[in-house]
Amino acid sequence: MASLQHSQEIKGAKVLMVGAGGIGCELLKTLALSGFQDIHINVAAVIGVNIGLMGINETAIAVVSWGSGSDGFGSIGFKVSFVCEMAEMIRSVGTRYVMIINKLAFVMETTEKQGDGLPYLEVIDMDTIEVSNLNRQFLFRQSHVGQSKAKASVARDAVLRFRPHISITPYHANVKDSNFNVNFFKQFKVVLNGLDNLDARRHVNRLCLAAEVPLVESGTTGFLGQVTVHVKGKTECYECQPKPSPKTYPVCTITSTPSKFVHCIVWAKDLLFAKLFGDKNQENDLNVRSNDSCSSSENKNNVFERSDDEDWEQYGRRIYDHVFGYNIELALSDEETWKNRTKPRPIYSRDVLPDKMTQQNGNADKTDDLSPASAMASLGLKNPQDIWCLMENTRVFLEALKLFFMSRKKEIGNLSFDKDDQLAVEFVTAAANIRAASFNIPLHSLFEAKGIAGNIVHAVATTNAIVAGLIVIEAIKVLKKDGCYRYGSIFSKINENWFVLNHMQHLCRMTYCLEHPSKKMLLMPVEPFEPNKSCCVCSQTPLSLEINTHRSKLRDFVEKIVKAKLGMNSPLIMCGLALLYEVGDDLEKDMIENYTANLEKVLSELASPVTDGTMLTVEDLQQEFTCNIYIKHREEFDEEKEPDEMVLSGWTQAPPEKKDDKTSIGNGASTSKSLPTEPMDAQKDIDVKEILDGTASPGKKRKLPEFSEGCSPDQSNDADETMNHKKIQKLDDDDDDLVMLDHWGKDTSKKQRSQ
Ligand SMILES: Nc1ncnc2c1ncn2[C@@H]1O[C@H](COP(=O)(O)OP(=O)(O)OP(=O)(O)O)[C@@H](O)[C@H]1O
Ligand SMILES: [Zn+2]
Repeated sequence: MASLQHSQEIKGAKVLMVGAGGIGCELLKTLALSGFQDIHINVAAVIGVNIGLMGINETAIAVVSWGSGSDGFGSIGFKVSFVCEMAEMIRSVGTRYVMIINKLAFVMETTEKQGDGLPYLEVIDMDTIEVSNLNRQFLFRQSHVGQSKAKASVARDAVLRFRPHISITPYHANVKDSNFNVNFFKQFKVVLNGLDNLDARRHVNRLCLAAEVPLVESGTTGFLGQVTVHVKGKTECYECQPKPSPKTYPVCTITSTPSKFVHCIVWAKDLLFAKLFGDKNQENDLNVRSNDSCSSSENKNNVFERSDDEDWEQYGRRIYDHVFGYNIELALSDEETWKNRTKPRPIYSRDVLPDKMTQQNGNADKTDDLSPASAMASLGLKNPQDIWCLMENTRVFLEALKLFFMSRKKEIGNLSFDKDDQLAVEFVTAAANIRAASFNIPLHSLFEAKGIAGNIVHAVATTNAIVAGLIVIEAIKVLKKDGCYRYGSIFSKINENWFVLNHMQHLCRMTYCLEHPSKKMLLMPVEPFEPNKSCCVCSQTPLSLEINTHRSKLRDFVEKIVKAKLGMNSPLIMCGLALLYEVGDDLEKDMIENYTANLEKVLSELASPVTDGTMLTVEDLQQEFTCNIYIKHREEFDEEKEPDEMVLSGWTQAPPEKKDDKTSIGNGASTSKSLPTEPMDAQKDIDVKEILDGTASPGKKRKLPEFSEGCSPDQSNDADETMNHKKIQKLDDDDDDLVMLDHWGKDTSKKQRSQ
């Protein structure tokens, strides 16, 4: 076993962890147990720790949970393995865990002295513990669920029970709060991210750059995960490469020609659910169809309004018949559309569920007021994994609609789909299935539909554990940057299929996992990329913005560019020396009035006009991030492709790809280095050489479906492809590709509200 002594560089290192969720909990546990020892803090140890702590056996691998987990924003994803491979691994090396756990236990005993070189950990997390966290965030228990205690402090208390002398300072806060400024970040030797959204990741990246503190970034999505290291001036920053665009679908695919279940889900939640239960005044593409209505029996403006003489049952059936029957008939009348497509069939409620069966449809009136309304409960449907038949979907649809209006009346008009809202999920599942039946698309269970609707990739505890182990390995290397690289390589063979490969003689690396254990490797270190010279965040390269300066207001610029695209929190905008806009707590009243008035002015009509050729300076004081934007006036924009009427360029453009370099990877595309066809420096290491004998290329990059624009069929992408296990396996069967992840748009509003 390697030395039990802390090296000089690591002794008492002050470490900041951001996020105490899936990865964060594993990380805290690993850091606390290892005390940053340069021993076998590797995958085996981490998994062993997991299993040991939990007292769970090989079924640990079955810990696949609800919850979106982390989103893979850490840049690029890679496949770790499948359940069976992992289960096999755990079975075959079970006893070694005990050994490793024993080693760790031994380490714990010998180093268990206050302040004896253990790292000082500070943990920031803004969330409280939810039931859905329990199956993979092992520091939390049922009793912790609720709003009273925050994740960071519960995690701390749990760790202190088995590591009493370690110093952990928890913060129940948003890392974007102003007190976590550059000075705060400067106290740390390394920052470790266990976050789940792009916004927070970008923010931390900027603060780390400004404070010149190395950042170890990570992400997992199901069986995929990655760890990357970002050191100012030496490696690329988290934002050096563009991130994939959010998944969208052409409007006409959703409203008229769905071909996949995900299209039906999007229709059900973003159109029908929004129309019935959301803001009535909002533009909604369901109107495209509904307003075409010329049926004499239907008042075309009021299709979705209930008339006074209708009961909820009648109302529900009328909506049903309108959207699944009448609208489909209307669509069928456009013969051109169906020339090369399978025609949908109109579905009317009476054909599926005769009127006389209505009375049997649920017992909403008898529902216990204290329990949250559930159509499944009132219909006696128990298993969320069952695929309901058309009649059951119809019953759920009508029952859920009735329950919304009867027991959640106050919320009607303000609702938007929430994956944690059982009744909403029931309604959307049923509606999507009825539409799917109409379009000859296979139906799905509520469990699957919830996954697709909520953009959920089932989190795998073991992937988090592996990634946490890799974070610690990288953090050790970062901390030892001035020391001698005396480790050589650490190589652990876990079993025939599983290997952990690590080269400690390099400062830091990105680590990838390969999908198949072919060539005896699953985890693979890769030399980090150099900073992207055109990155506006770490290289301060100016950007250019095409915008109609006679039409766009300063507000549009602030919302769509400064906040959404540049991720600034507290922006300050200058045109030459004139201050156009500023955010801050200490502003005087007349300044606030002036800025508010400016927001409503079109750019060219500001006191300091912003016109073609103007250079704007945008600054975020908290992030210490400044960016110059060169304005180019443009008259017209493509409505479909450029709906914002603004085109920002310069930074998000990936550098030109080398012609002969098809394997480049990174946060979307490589800046300077490509994924090597062999692990770095394999030949330098004897252990590695032995194992790598015959190692082949780790595989080429799999390009994910592009951002979907326009209206031609089959342009939509496969959001659902990664959402369920069946589909994951389908991908896996293909080859040894690396797979890039793109999980955008994780809704953080829930978290912000819970503060
Ligand atoms: N701006 C932020 N400041 C502090 N903590 C944040 C911020 N954004 C996200 N986090 C934290 O990062 C953690 C991410 O953990 P994880 O990916 O496991 O998600 P989760 O919210 O715990 O579970 P799930 O979303 O899967 O239900 C969460 O605990 C979340 O509170
Ligand atoms: Zn950068």
